[in-house]
Amino acid sequence: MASIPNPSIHLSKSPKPTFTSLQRAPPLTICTLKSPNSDQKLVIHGGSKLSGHVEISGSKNSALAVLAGTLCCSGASKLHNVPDISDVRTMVSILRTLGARVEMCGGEVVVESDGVRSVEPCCDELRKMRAGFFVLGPLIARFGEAVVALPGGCDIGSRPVDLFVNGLRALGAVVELRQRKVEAVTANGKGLVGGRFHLDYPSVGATETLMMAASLADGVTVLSNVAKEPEVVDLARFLNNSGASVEGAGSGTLVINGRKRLLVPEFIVIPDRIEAGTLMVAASITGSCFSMSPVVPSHLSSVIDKLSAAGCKFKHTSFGNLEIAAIPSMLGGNFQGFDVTTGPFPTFPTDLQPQMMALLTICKGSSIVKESVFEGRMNHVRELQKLGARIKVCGSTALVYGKQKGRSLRGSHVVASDLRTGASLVLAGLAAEGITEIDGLSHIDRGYENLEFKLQSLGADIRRRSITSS
Ligand SMILES: CC(=O)N[C@H]1[C@@H](OP(=O)(O)OP(=O)(O)OC[C@H]2O[C@@H](n3ccc(=O)[nH]c3=O)[C@H](O)[C@@H]2O)O[C@H](CO)[C@@H](O)[C@@H]1O
Ligand SMILES: C=C(OP(=O)(O)O)C(=O)O
Repeated sequence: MASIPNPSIHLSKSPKPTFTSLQRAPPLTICTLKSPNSDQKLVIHGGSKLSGHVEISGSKNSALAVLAGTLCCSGASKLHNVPDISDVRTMVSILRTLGARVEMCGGEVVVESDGVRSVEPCCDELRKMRAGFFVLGPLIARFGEAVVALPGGCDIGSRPVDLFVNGLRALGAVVELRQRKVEAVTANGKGLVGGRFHLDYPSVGATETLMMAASLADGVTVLSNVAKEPEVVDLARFLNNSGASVEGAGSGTLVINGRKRLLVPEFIVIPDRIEAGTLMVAASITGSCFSMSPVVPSHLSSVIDKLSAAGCKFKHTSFGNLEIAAIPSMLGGNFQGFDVTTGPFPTFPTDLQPQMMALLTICKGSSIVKESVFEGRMNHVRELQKLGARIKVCGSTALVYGKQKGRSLRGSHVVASDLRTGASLVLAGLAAEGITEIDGLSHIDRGYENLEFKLQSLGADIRRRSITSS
């Protein structure tokens, strides 16, 4: 890799801008280096009631896509409300190995990608998560070539990349898969050209990758059947702030007018709806009442609808501040079970399915959970069963038998094999009788910023311990 020019990048000491749609400043986090988590476990003494207030971090999936998007921009992009999670650190490492200069501290990240000289990100980093693959779009658009290894990410299904490949071909790239790497070049070394592409499925990652690529293509691109997730809308907002022309974000069709270059934006990442949803389930499963902010309720309407129907009460106490009261005694016992089918936004998010299943194990009556996004997202079932849950799985559908008279979840030793399985087990542990020990924290740390501290601050008895110390 060629040497990197050295424009100094400084994190400004000026006050952070407000998150426009919420009119409040994002939380300030302290710059910390976490200790390795492979030899750690979470120990939860279940049964505590939760109360108080909790801050929601910036969205993992939005921050990761926007970090990839900084490769489209000249100059220094300044991002706020970026969560301090291991996936973000992996993405920062990917950008650095490409030649970008990145500084991160306290939720602020500054990326300056003018010095990027490599078009092949580090395979080891790519294997740690899914979003690293999204750099394929900016790299091919900006440099006319890219070599990107197939990504990792949660082991929840086959997760092919055909839509990325075919979409880039529709923009004029020649794309081949060789030795588990996607190799893309543009014809005659020229850039991408605008084109039309219909996604067979509204894939979030493919939509984001193609949106970034098309923003630097020559001419107009029309992408149909695209993902409508809030994180896709956030990436479009980032690109438009940088001078791109992306129209239609949040609808099923994107019209993108390519630009020669995009310039240094300053940007605030949206709050993490999956973290907020996880904490809503924490309130429900412990029969508690607490508030959280910032939350964008429209990002969570399918979740709020389900929990409301089960008996939870939601109140907006101030702008961006949401209170959840989940006190089953008001309903004469436990919450009523309900069915869940996951799907693309605005349908119920797959990233909250395992957490919701934990709640359903203590609800009244049986519930059916259909996982329609990822064919293999049932890893949590076996671990929930170890805690005493009664669940039967057939393919991607689970029948969850609710709480039986006199039987509740009971603490045990369980393992998080993916991110949301980990969250589901934490929630089940909060409700279980006795002690739950959870291994596999590296998965939880990929996507939750300080989850145990946030739960502790609400009154949960949850501690991170070294495995060797027990
Ligand atoms: C980093 C990131 O943002 N991750 C999120 C993103 O993952 P990700 O972008 O991987 O999810 P997709 O929306 O692409 O996947 C949805 C479905 O589309 C399929 N598919 C996808 C691409 C492709 O080329 N071909 C294909 O068949 C997948 O196998 C899956 O069955 O959206 C998911 C769905 O909301 C979330 O669970 C993840 O948290
Ligand atoms: C599936 C997830 O992440 P990834 O796409 O990075 O595997 C998730 O956040 O639940």
